[in-house]
Amino acid sequence: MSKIIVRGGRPLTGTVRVHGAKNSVLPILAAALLAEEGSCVIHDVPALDDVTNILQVLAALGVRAQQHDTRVSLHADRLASYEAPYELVRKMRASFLVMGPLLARLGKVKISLPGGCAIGTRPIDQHLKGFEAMGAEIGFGQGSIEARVNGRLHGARIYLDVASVGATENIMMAAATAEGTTLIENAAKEPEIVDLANFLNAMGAKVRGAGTGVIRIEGVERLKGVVHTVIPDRVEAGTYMIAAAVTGGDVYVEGAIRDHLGPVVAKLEEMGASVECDENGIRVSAPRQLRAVDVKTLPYPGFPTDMQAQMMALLLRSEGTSIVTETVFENRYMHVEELAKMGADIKVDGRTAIISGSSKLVGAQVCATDLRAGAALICAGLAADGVTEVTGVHHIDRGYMDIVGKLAALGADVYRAPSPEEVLAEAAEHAVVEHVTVEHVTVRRPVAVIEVDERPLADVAMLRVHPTLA
Ligand SMILES: CC(=O)N[C@H]1[C@@H](OP(=O)(O)OP(=O)(O)OC[C@H]2O[C@@H](n3ccc(=O)[nH]c3=O)[C@H](O)[C@@H]2O)O[C@H](CO)[C@@H](O)[C@@H]1O
Ligand SMILES: C=C(OP(=O)(O)O)C(=O)O
Repeated sequence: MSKIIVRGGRPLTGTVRVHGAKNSVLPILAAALLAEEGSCVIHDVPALDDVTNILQVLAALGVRAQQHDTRVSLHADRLASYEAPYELVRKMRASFLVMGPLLARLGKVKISLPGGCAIGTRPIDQHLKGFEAMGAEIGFGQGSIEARVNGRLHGARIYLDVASVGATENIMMAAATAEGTTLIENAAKEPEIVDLANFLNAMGAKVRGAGTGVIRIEGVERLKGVVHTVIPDRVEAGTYMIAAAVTGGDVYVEGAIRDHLGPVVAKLEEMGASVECDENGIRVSAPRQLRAVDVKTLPYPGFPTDMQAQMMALLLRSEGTSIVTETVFENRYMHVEELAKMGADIKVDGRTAIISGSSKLVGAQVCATDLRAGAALICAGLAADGVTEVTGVHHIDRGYMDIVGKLAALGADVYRAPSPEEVLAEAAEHAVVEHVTVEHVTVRRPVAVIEVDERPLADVAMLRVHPTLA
């Protein structure tokens, strides 16, 4: 397992650029399944494990994709399968977003129940309710769902019991080529919904009202491929804004959009940070001591649940007591126990957490239990005395592209200690063999000692590497 090692105490300064939004790019890549002709070219696609995962799901369905840096081209004119493989879908919640497009395109879909961050039960009843209202028949069996429709899906009026982001997106995609008009009431209003609607409209769909509580989709016959640039990631931007504030630093977050970050900006200002916004980004600078504030997570445009953990790390550095209320997910306080290992004084009672500010944070060995918990632990580590070692880095890799490189460029004392497996893979790829004996192969870049058990170097992936590597 690799680790992120942070030595706290350095104020961050400089400029950091945010990547395309994870939560936009995932539904947009799924929507590319709807393009019956032409190719979709998506720009600013971040190199994230979640992106790799959804591209693998699409490949299994027959989509041909090519990736060059942050540009991805997808050809979905011929689909090969209606089954989204279990081992891929279980890794990530957003892979469930292929259900709507597959139903619309092929009239049938088989998909397993989705996995993802352990932050609550995360049912999918609202997605299914929408598809049923549009004429799909849904069956369950052994952890998977099979849905079919005779002919085309038809338009329907669908009221969501909760303003679910994923259900709004899945239904919007299914409705894009349905017969007739679909109304989604109590729709989610997140900027990522608007980005998806813009993408679908460019493909030829007729989606109106995205970003409001009522979305109207007039179904069209066919959609075609288009070129689209994904919006910047507001959660990544917010994370660097918090990282700046928690270290008493001064950071310009290039690409951050003020309108997408209203509650984060408001709370930072209430705490006493200085926030300057222009059309290209947001600059945050903060004094060492900030004021305590209360925070309640809500669907957009409320305070984002995806920023709650990072905000909590910042509140630990404020003067006074803060109350955080998590209303979106019922189990999103897993980071509290880890922060406590660093000296945090936080009491959780149901959905409420009481945070004593001015906690003296000290470095510790902690584990990222989910994506944003990982970001919060890094933020806390930047402010702590001594060294913090964060494990569970695979969660962080789902949503932050090169977080270590970006923080280091801002002056943080941070690095990633690779796992023995990663060192081995790197060694196998780049190694120049210096010396081989029966017991040891010594290689350069990086220097590694590999146990050989008399096997040839070509079998290197089978061998064990000692973790104490230079
Ligand atoms: C890939 C992506 O975009 N992920 C985001 C998306 O997740 P996701 O789309 O999964 O989140 P939802 O908006 O669907 O979930 C919000 C709430 O609705 C509940 N619910 C959801 C669907 C359903 O059918 N029934 C139901 O009860 C959930 O349990 C949760 O309590 O929005 C969340 C809320 O802003 C963010 O934290 C995630 O980062
Ligand atoms: C919870 C998150 O993602 P997902 O819905 O993909 O699990 C997140 O981005 O914080």
